[in-house]
Amino acid sequence: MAPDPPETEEMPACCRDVVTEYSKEILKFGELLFELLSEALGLRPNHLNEIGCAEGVNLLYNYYPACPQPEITLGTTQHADFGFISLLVQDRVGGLQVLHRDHWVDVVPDSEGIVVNIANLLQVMSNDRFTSVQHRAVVKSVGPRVSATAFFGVGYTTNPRVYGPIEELLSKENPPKYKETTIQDFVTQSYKQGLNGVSFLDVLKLAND
Ligand SMILES: O=C(O)CCC(=O)C(=O)O
Ligand SMILES: [Fe+2]
Repeated sequence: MAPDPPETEEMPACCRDVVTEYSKEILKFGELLFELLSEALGLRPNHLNEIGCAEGVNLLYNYYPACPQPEITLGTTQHADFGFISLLVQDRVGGLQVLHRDHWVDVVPDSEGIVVNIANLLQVMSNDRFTSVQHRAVVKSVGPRVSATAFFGVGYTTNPRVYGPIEELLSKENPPKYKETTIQDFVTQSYKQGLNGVSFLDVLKLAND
């Protein structure tokens, strides 16, 4: 949806207005979050926005039908998202789980809440100060279930910038743990690895770590 939104007629008429408005609002919210995340890293509030973190957003909608055998079925397999951050809303059915200390924990649906997930490229940029979250979606015998995610940084492949551990965060005691990459390379390679394969984070890891 940003920086190159689809033509109006490319979107189904029933949802184009709401999707367009949602993407505008979620971009604004993303900018605010990147200010807070910059401050959390000890950087100037504008740092992450100035390097384009809120310039590109991709919206993805998941539809999970009710499943007759949920105990042997997964909706979305374990993964961490690829870009900077992902903002997720889910309906009342629920199904999102995050991996916490080797246990899968339900993220209880909250109609007024937005789940903020740290994604892999922000882990690289923060030199592991932030850790991307492993998550998955289970299916249920009730449904269908719908979730909607705004991925910041994914799909924004025309951005020529190179991203790596942010210089201001590095020191002799905290040397870079990852090589630099473009979003294009990072996302293309991450898709190639697949959701359950070797994370592209491991490919970017510097040998001296
Ligand atoms: O459906 C969900 O709750 C999770 C979806 C997800 O992880 C994703 O789209 O990346
Ligand atoms: Fe995800």
